[in-house]
Amino acid sequence: MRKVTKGNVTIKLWDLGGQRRFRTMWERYCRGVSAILYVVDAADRDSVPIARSELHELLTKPSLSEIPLLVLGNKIDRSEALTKQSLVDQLGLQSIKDREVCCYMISCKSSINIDIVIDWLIKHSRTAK
Ligand SMILES: Nc1nc2c(ncn2[C@@H]2O[C@H](COP(=O)(O)OP(=O)(O)OP(=O)(O)O)[C@@H](O)[C@H]2O)c(=O)[nH]1
Repeated sequence: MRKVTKGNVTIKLWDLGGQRRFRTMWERYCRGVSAILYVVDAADRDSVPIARSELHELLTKPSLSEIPLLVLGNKIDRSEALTKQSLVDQLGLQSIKDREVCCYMISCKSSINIDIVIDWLIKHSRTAK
């Protein structure tokens, strides 16, 4: 677990492994959270169909209903990265109707759009409710 503090808000983050053997744990860790962040490698186009099916499978869990979802398309510093529209389309985000869904394109490496991610998290933190 990691903590990020901005102003008087402290956010607790659990970084879950993306590899296949960790995916069965996702639901357990997501129960009761204020928001789910789903980070996709936007430059690895071949992995997007799997990311799509795993995301939609996760969202079928009744325990996770209505938890807001923030999808992050990472690695936009790379020329092969998908556009936001392509990522939204290929992940089928428009079909998610049972919760708030947002998507940002980011680069952890180049620190692009990290500030708006933090702002989104603060807005969706428990204390903000
Ligand atoms: N070009 C680029 N590389 C990145 C960026 N963010 C992470 N990486 C690289 O991507 C690789 C994987 O990063 P990790 O943080 O281990 O990925 P992860 O998604 O946490 O891995 P798992 O949780 O095990 O699936 C590392 O080599 C990072 O340096 C980015 O924004 N741009």
